[in-house]
Amino acid sequence: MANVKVPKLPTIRRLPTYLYKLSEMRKAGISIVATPELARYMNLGEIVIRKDLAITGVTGQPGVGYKVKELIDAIKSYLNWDNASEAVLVGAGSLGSALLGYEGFEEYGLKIIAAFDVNPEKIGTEIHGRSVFDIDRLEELVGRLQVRMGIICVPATYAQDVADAMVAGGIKGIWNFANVSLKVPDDVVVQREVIAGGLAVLSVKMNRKFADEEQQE
Ligand SMILES: NC(=O)c1ccc[n+]([C@@H]2O[C@H](COP(=O)([O-])OP(=O)(O)OC[C@H]3O[C@@H](n4cnc5c(N)ncnc54)[C@H](O)[C@@H]3O)[C@@H](O)[C@H]2O)c1
Repeated sequence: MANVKVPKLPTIRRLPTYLYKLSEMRKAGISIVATPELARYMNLGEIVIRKDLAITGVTGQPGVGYKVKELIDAIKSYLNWDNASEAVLVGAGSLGSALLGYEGFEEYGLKIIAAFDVNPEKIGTEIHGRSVFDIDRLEELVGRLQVRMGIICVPATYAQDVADAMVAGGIKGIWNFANVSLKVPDDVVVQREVIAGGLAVLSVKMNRKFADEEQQE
């Protein structure tokens, strides 16, 4: 797979958090948000907030702020989340079931339409309203339904086989939770997700904070 370079990754990673806050405000009937309020929520400086949001093409009105709906639309459009992408999930175990149960993904432009597994006890059942199909049907169903995104939640040993079947079915983007690097053709993009990455940052921040406090004592 060619390494796809994306500028402003930290900003992109923060956009869902802005989106969450803005969606809550919209639900509460709030139509304008001031930069200092976003800065407090994000725990960032106002300059960072303005720079982050400028990536979407929207600039706030000085002294007034941003129009909530306009900003939501601009963020969704920038992330290509304005039309939900359909996805399939493979590996309906602990993690896979939790992802299937998270209703918030649709707000983020992701609609998981089916799950696949090898376990006969799971095949033919429904998990959070999504049918679980036999993994042997992955390639055929993905091709027929023209799904372009796949989520891998199987043990690492099986992840490459699953990725190969996804690619054969026409999947172009893989959100890979199995902790293994996948080989895919150049026209397929893989995002490897490690939740413990956030935990690592937390641990380092805690170490630094408490080391600083000890030095000050
Ligand atoms: N990236 C992260 O932060 C993170 C966090 C948790 C788990 N994980 C990873 O996610 C994966 C799943 O973890 P889990 O705790 O849900 O495990 P689990 O054992 O609960 O679930 C795995 C599921 O995959 C199914 N499966 C196994 N082989 C398969 C195959 N060839 N095709 C289809 N389905 C198959 C099993 O039947 C089971 O339902 C593991 O690779 C784990 O390391 C990653």
